[in-house]
Amino acid sequence: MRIENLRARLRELGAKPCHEDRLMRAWLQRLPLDGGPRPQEHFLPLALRQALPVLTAELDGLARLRSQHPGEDGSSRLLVELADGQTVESVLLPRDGLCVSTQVGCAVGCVFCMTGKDGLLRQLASAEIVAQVALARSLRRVHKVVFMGMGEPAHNLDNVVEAIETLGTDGAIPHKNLVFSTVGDERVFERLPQMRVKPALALSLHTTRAGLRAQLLPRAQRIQPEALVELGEAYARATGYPIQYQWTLIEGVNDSADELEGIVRLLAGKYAVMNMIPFNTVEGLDFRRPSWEKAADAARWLHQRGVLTKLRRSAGQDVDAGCGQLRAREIKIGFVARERRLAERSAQS
Ligand SMILES: C[S@@+](CC[C@H](N)C(=O)[O-])C[C@H]1O[C@@H](n2cnc3c(N)ncnc32)[C@H](O)[C@@H]1O
Ligand code: SF4
Repeated sequence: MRIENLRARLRELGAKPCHEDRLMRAWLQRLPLDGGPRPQEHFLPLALRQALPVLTAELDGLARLRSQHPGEDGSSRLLVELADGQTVESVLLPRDGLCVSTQVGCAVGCVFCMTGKDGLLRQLASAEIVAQVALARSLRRVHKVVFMGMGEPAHNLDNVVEAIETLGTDGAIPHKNLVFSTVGDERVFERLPQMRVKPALALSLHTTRAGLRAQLLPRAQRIQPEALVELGEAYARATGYPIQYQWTLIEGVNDSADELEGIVRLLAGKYAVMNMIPFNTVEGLDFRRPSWEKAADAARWLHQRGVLTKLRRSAGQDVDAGCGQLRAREIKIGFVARERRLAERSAQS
């Protein structure tokens, strides 16, 4: 369901803009509809009031909690079931953050990412994206939303833009606390500056070498790293807050002295923060995670040369932290259980 379709339905039931806003705020901020100065029977049109139970059930069904996996660091990974039975992951992050998914699967196919392994299965509609926030708020306070779960937001731009504008208004999330994470795409740099609610931007760079980037991110748009940084810098200057660069640090792949010098060449003096995240092991992939000490040395070296660098752990390190792993594990368990049932049945017959 697109948010614009939901709003059109409310209007068909007689909602005026003030009714629409009140219902959207009640859904996304989990406010009681009876909580305001005017009870709903004095406020909402009758047709709308009568349709509310069906509407509420439909909204609740957009994103349901299938399972929750708390980590030792205060984060908690959520496996979320969509109305058609597909699943995506959201992560409750420490300090009131939430990481949401924008697609089931992903077409970019980054070689180190579990989500990209099976390609794109389907887009999430804008209402399904914001429903992850409504669901998370039923569990905990949410004051920041990062679009860093499953999927590439640039490949589902209309829905992600609609979700951001809704969260930044009816969802009461400050615009700098909405973080659009992308491998980079020209459409993003055209669209984001025009948005009513301008999110912060995270660019997944991973290497300063165009050839290696094409290997690591096979179906990302081919933009030279220098050009990507220029586009990022222009957005940072226009919006007045820094770009976050994401660097999944993989031993022997993008942790060489050459790469670190490349980062200094590209980012020293830029309005930017470099987030280094040691690779999370993904079953079936041969990549190695560098030691924490080596990663900390790299971060310190960059910092001393004018690149503001933060070394970060993925949230929920102890619970399938790599994005897409929880979903993949659940699918594998379901597959093994189904195979076992079939084997038992054929043994009985
Ligand atoms: C899952 S992506 C979603 C947002 C968008 N598609 C992107 O790539 O920026 C968010 C971040 O997770 C990182 N990531 C994916 N797989 C990872 C892994 N196995 N270990 C560490 N980080 C990983 C990506 O590099 C990216 O920076
Ligand atoms: S890292 Fe991001 S772009 Fe790459 S496959 Fe995973 S979700 Fe897609």
